[in-house]
Amino acid sequence: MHKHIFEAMKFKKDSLLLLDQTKLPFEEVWLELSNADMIIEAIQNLRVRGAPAIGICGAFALYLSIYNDNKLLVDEISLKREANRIKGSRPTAINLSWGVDKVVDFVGKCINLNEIFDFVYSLYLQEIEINEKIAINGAKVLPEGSILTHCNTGSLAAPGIGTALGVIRKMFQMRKLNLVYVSETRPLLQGARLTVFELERDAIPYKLIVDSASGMLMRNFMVDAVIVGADRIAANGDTANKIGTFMHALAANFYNVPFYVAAPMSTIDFSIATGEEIPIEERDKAEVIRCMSSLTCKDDTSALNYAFDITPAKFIKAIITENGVYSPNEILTLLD
Ligand SMILES: CSC[C@@H](O)[C@@H](O)C(=O)COP(=O)(O)O
Repeated sequence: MHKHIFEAMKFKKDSLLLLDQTKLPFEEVWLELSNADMIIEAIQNLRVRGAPAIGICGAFALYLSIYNDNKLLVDEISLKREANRIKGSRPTAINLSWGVDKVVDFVGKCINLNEIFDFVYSLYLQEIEINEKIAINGAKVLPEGSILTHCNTGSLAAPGIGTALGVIRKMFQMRKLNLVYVSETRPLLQGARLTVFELERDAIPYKLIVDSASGMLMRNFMVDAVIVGADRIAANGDTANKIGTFMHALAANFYNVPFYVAAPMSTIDFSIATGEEIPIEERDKAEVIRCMSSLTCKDDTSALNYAFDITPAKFIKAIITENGVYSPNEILTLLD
């Protein structure tokens, strides 16, 4: 196994063991989820999050539905209805549909339950390999120095070493990394809670910053590159990622700091032309008016909570995938 593998999910024949990310970094609580409803709840409440991770969990949710009701093996309409229910749990990350659809296709060819389990597990193992390749490709092209990242794109968000955080880990191994600036990622603090948790484990030097500090840091020449993950990449290279990503990209563009996106090929949605068509999840206002369950304002405060934003392709220097490093305008040419 690879050095940095930290497993946040484990697969049993009758359940998924999941590290509850809402409790990190204060407590390491493992959940045992034995049906699709429980996995949907975990996805919706961000107990598991990050596009590749929810893709695998979605695939496993459909396996569990089949395990709990063998009728789904032979009833295509019910199988597709169940698949759509799971896919609907969060709208923005295309990887969720990707993972569920892989299982639907496989069931079209094979109705042996053990083989379906093995298939889902093989998707998980493949993701580990894919992320290793992304890390190698990314670490070659990023400049040496200090890197700013947003949200969490590590082992908690993607099997193996992660996507953007995998690149950062590889840069650290190659001694190309000075420091990681981790933006805290309001409202749910994936940066402060989860990315810091992962960097601490690997003893990688970092500084936590508030999200709004990135422009100031870039102005002071403290950031040599920005790297983030993606939830969905349109055919023109426009990229949906955690809310706040676009603001970092704007600042990076203004100060000529290269801005990179790292994601598996499965995050590219060739069926849509531009970022305009990417569905953006809107979440409960309760997340905005609180910080870690404490109210930060009066509880009747009106609030708006978009979970993702779109970074236009023109602000992205390159998209780093397992197959290679591409300028956003090359993405469409990758469709085979
Ligand atoms: C490798 S994870 C890539 C993205 O999914 C990640 O950057 C992100 O935006 C996650 O959002 P989240 O709401 O925490 O699921």
